[in-house]
Order: sequence, then C-alpha cells, then structure tokens
Amino acid sequence: MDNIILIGMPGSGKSTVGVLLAKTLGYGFLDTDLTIQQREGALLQEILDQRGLEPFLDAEEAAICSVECTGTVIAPGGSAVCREGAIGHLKELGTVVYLRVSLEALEGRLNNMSTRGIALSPGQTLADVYNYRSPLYEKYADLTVDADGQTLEETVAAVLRALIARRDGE
Ligand SMILES: Nc1ncnc2c1ncn2[C@@H]1O[C@H](COP(=O)(O)OP(=O)(O)O)[C@@H](O)[C@H]1O
Ligand SMILES: O=C(O)C1=C[C@@H](OP(=O)(O)O)[C@@H](O)[C@H](O)C1
Ligand SMILES: [Mg+2]
Repeated sequence: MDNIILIGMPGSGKSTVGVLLAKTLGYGFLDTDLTIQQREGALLQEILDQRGLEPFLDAEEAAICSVECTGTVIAPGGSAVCREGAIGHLKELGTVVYLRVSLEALEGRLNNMSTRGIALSPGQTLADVYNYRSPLYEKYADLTVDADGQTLEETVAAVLRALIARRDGE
C-alpha cells in the first residue's frame, strides 16, 4: 500500500514534518498517538502514569494494528519499534522513513519530557532510549533521512528527494 511511515525518536519531527509532507503530496495524515488516545479515552501520559509501560505499549500496538489506509503519511509514536507487531504492521502499510536526529539536537527540542509521554522504564534516560532504539530504527527503515540542523521545510524536501530517488531506483 502506498503510505509513507515516519519513524524515529520522540522529537525527531514525525508529527510536524509528517503533516507538511502530507500537504505537499496531497496525501492524508494520521498521527497514531491520537488513535491511541481516542481508543483508550485517556491521554498518553495518563496511560503511562496510571497503567505503566507495558500496558502502554500494548495499547499502542493495538492502535497501530487497527490502522488500514492508503495515500496517507503516518506518524507513529517513537515507541512503535518496541513491538514487532506494531512495526511489522507499519512495514506492511508502506515505505518506512527514519528521521535520524542526533541525541544532542533531540535534547534541545524535548524540553517537556515529563508531560509529552515518552515510554521510559524507571530510571531510563533519553540517552538510554536513544542507544537502545537507534539500531531498531535503522533495521526497520526502508530509507533514512538525516534531519539534524535543518528547518522543517528542508527536512520535508529531503524526505521527498529520498522517496523519489528510491522510486526511480537510484
Ligand atoms: N528542524 C526541525 N525539524 C523537526 N522539528 C523541529 C525542528 N526544529 C524544531 N523542531 C521542533 O521539534 C518538535 C518535534 O516534535 P514532533 O513533530 O512532535 O516530533 P515527533 O512526532 O517525532 O515526536 C516540534 O516542537 C518542532 O517544532
Ligand atoms: O517514543 C516514545 O516513547 C513515545 C513517543 C510519543 O510520540 P512521538 O514520538 O510522536 O513524540 C508517544 O507515542 C508516546 O508517548 C511514547
Ligand atoms: Mg509525534
């Protein structure tokens, strides 16, 4: 199916780049964080605080596996790679693009870590999550776009260039 799925760390720009990319392509846009919240009737941070990490990942996997669409840019949460069922379904839905951003740049962007609902185990830091997940993002990506030191618009253009190059077999 001809969807585009953006994966990467929280703060890498999946949601903000994704909606601009969808607008440029005339695609739909789906942020699966909103799907989770609507299915569960709770905010992401509430699910994490009240139920814990594994139930959150269960809810995310179920929400992602419920998605069926075409012609859509999909922005899953950064934790989508933590469950094989979730990332496996995303890979079936279309081309997976990894927005790769350095830890230093992410730390500058994520100034609301405690309220934006990052799936951390007790005691885990953003650096721990970065080190654990980076190989997973690389493994599941069909394309990787380096998004450090760029404006949102430059990243959208870089994603488009990468998609066109792949389509044209470069
Ligand atoms: N060059 C950039 N690319 C993407 N996001 C940026 C950039 N510069 C600053 N930001 C900010 O970083 C945050 C990215 O958050 P978001 O799009 O929600 O990422 P994600 O969905 O990957 O967690 C936004 O607040 C955005 O405005
Ligand atoms: O990476 C994570 O652990 C998470 C990222 C969030 O989405 P964004 O990646 O869009 O910020 C959200 O899905 C959830 O609260 C957990
Ligand atoms: Mg997002």
